[in-house]
Amino acid sequence: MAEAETWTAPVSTRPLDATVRVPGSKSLTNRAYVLAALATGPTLVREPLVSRDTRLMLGAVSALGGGFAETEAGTRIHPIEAGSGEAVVTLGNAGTVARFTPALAALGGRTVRFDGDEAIRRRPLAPLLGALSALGAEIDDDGRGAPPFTVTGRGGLAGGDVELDSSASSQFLSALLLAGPAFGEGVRVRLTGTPPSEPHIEMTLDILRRFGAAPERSGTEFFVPPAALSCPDFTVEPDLSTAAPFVVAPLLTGGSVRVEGWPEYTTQPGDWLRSLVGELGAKVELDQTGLTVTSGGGFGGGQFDLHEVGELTPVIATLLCFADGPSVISGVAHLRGHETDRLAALATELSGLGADVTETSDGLRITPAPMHAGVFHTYDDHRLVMAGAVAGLRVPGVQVENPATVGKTFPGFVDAWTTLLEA
Ligand SMILES: O=C(O)C1=C[C@@H](OP(=O)(O)O)[C@@H](O)[C@H](O)C1
Ligand SMILES: C=C(OP(=O)(O)O)C(=O)O
Repeated sequence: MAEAETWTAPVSTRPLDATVRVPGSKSLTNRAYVLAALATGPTLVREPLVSRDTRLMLGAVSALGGGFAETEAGTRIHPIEAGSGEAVVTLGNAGTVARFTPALAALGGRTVRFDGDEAIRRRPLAPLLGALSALGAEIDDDGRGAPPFTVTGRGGLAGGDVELDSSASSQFLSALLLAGPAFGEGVRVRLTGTPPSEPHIEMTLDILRRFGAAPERSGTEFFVPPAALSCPDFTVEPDLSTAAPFVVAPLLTGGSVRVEGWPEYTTQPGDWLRSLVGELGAKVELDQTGLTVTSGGGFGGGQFDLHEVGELTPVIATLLCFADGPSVISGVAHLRGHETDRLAALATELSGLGADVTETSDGLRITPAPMHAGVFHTYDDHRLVMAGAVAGLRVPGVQVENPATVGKTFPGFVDAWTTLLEA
């Protein structure tokens, strides 16, 4: 087999003084596409992310009987029509597509086959398929609880009460809540485990309200009544998790980075980066036009519970390899079911560059040590490409394997990173 292409991540030679604009939020774009597919009329989604995961979501909307047109103003989504016959939904390795679209198939009239990359077949899904079946969906997964599986749409779902263990992924809960307004009786979900990624759950409730639904929450119980959804015009915020490598960069290089368009109010987990880099000594300024992070010199390690912001772990773990002392990251056992086993991947790759990084039961123990050149394997995980780039800021000769896999959420990442260092 041919060696995958590698990219030698650029080293920073002087303090940064740069401004970046990151693309739209994956989580908001794909939620908007799902709700638009269930809406009563067309939705214009402005400033959407255009990447592998969002193209897969558009493909799913089309396969399920909706339509889309990419225009200069944004993506116009036409709602799903029930239809009949057979269809195929391609999942790639997109958690949002795998978790959010089976309910849409159950609401329609097609027999829909779902499958994707090898990796998505290993990611958790069974609790969601179980809950959808309990709500009346007809799902044939040969008992695997994973792709490939088939959903036979019967033109609607009664909905009602269901118990859900969403501890392996918050996306199970989001999937039921997003489809809830289209169920005959809505949906009432009682959680039996604690989900990670709390901000993503708030994001789901927030965008449902933007589309005219009236979700209710009381602790671990959620109710979404039936509603006619409509939001003719929706603008996607920049992706603050994609912004993570840019936000932490000044802590490693000195100088400052400005991220344009950082929202003053948001449900995105990446907003927590402001308090993280502030705690690590950086100066953080947020105004109506963006966020500026300015280095405060070196920084110490510490204890970081990332349960609510798990998708930031690859970049934060890499940053902490350059701290003045050891760190422990906890609360992220569920990362073993992300694009790859991220705890194993980070321990292997950061240790491969010389740091002392070991897995714990629910995170990583990081002891900084002198780092050296080497190949940084990325396991088809976009956030591992970003982690390799961050390591490369300080370590000459970090060869990031298969950089194109970052196209899951940011196809222009390598160019943007190169421009950052040339500014
Ligand atoms: O709902 C979403 O858009 C997401 C929820 C989180 O999933 P998990 O709760 O499975 O970590 C996050 O990691 C993922 O990148 C996006
Ligand atoms: C976990 C992630 O993605 P997905 O939407 O595929 O779950 C991620 O982007 O870090």
